[in-house]
Amino acid sequence: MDDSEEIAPAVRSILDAARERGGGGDRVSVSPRSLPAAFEAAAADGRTPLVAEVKPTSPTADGERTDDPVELAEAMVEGGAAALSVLTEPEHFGGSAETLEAVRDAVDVPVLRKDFVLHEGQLDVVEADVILLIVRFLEAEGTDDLEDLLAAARDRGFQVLVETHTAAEVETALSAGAEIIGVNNRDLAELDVDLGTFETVAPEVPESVTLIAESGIQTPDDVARMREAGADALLVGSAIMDHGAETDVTANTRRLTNAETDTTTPDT
Ligand SMILES: O=C(O)c1ccccc1NCC(=O)[C@H](O)[C@H](O)COP(=O)(O)O
Repeated sequence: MDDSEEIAPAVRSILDAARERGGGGDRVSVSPRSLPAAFEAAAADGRTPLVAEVKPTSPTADGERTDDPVELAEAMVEGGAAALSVLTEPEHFGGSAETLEAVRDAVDVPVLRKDFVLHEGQLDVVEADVILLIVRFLEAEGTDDLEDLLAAARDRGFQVLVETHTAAEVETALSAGAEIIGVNNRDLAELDVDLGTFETVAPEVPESVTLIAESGIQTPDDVARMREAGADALLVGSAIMDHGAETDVTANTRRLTNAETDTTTPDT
């Protein structure tokens, strides 16, 4: 994504805010909880490996959930989530580093810091088990190079989820040495969601890489579709947070983690 590319105003605003956010203070050093091991443990237990996202709101959400994020996180783990994702972006997603810290203290599963990291200093904000780097955003002018950021994150102990949306971005991620790749079904230029994106892009990812299908997964049928297309795990926010209706987060999570074993749940 170079600066001349057409992108949704909300995403332009997210990028501008990320550019202005400074780094943290002291260099972070983390002993991470293994994400691939958490996925394997979930699968061995008969649960679909799922990263459930604590996402109070977003540019595409129907409203905002104001319940205690730690209680939401605990409810997701009770529903069988193998790992959690916590938004730390404050302006468009209602997140914070303090929320992530409190969630990570309260649970024993790996926690992904979901934010828009553009340069090395922004790694030094809070300890997390996994950090997100978005290939598309790191192609913008004035950002650090993906390969350099990946190395800087690993030096601090983070596992790194490298997010892609196209086959070309997967190629970039692999060349940079990514071992965990996400394919985002949400197009960050238009903000529309198409599960066909994962089906198209997944074959480009080698077996040795941990592959995560991200965004737009709503129903047990969607879970089955992404798993059939090769997802080792799924990242789900909106369908679990259910911003408009504020339904039971444990039940919303369980409906997806049980998708491949539960033949009684209607697909609604
Ligand atoms: O979710 C948004 O509205 C959004 C808007 C602009 C940039 C990024 C956005 N989301 C980031 C994500 O990657 C999702 O939160 C995550 O994949 C979960 O997606 P979903 O299950 O569709 O909430």
